[in-house]
Amino acid sequence: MEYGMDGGMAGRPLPFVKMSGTGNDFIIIDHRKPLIEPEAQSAFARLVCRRKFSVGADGLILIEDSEVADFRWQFYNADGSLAEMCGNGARCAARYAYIHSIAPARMRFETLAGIIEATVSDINVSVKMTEPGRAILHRSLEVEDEKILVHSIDTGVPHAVVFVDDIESMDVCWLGSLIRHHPEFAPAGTNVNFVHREADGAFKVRTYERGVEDETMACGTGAAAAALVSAMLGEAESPVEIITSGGDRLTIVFDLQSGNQATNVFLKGPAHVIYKGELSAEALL
Ligand SMILES: N[C@@H](CCC[C@H](N)C(=O)O)C(=O)O
Repeated sequence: MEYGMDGGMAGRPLPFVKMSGTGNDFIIIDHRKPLIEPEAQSAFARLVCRRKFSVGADGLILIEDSEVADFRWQFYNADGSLAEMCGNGARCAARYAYIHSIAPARMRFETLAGIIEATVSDINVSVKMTEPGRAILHRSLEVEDEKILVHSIDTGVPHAVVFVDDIESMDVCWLGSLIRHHPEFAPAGTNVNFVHREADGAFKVRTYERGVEDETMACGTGAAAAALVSAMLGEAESPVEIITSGGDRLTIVFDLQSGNQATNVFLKGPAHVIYKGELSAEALL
């Protein structure tokens, strides 16, 4: 694959950092000096996110210069689709930008969903999410001849929330994919979060992610969707602790106004640097 913008980069190793936000993993590239042609970025994301054949990740993040904030990003899902927002990716990008002196500890960056504010404190990152859309609660969907109660809300990207009893043994990929492709959510589709309240008051969330087309180990916007819907249904109050598929914890802090409008939504949790590397030229063939 030719990725060079200036002809001179093509065929040379391409530096990247692999990061993990509670098991949601990303390849992050400093793209302030553009390296990958815009029309090649989707295919590049598919190539490098492919597990076992390349670095492997849930998404690719390109960090670019911004005229209105500390930086902007391009966020690609593993299938090469562009996503408006990613909560765990935002926490990783913020820590990356801080470590690489691209932004101060309190920063703002541009996403397709709007400006995200983030604060980095050691390995912990808090991001202020964009204002969520209006939730649609109690929608009864027919899935494989059964009625399923589905709630939905946009927390930067679209999310469906389904409360389940047996979260550990359910088939997240089978049911998640059916809801993700349900005509009710066409044409954009939706991420799907299965939620169960644990004995300690925290909520276990397993997410089928659009654009990864699989269960991921965590989803930040999904955790926010689960927390907000739980609060709107009277099942939770801010702050809400979310236990991810990978077993880590995320905290969601928010205000809930009358009429179920959520504001000041913060997603908090760790963002780890896993390793730094260089994509070899042959990795891109
Ligand atoms: N993992 C993310 C969400 C990424 C975008 C999503 N796959 C979509 O296309 O809607 C998160 O942590 O929020």
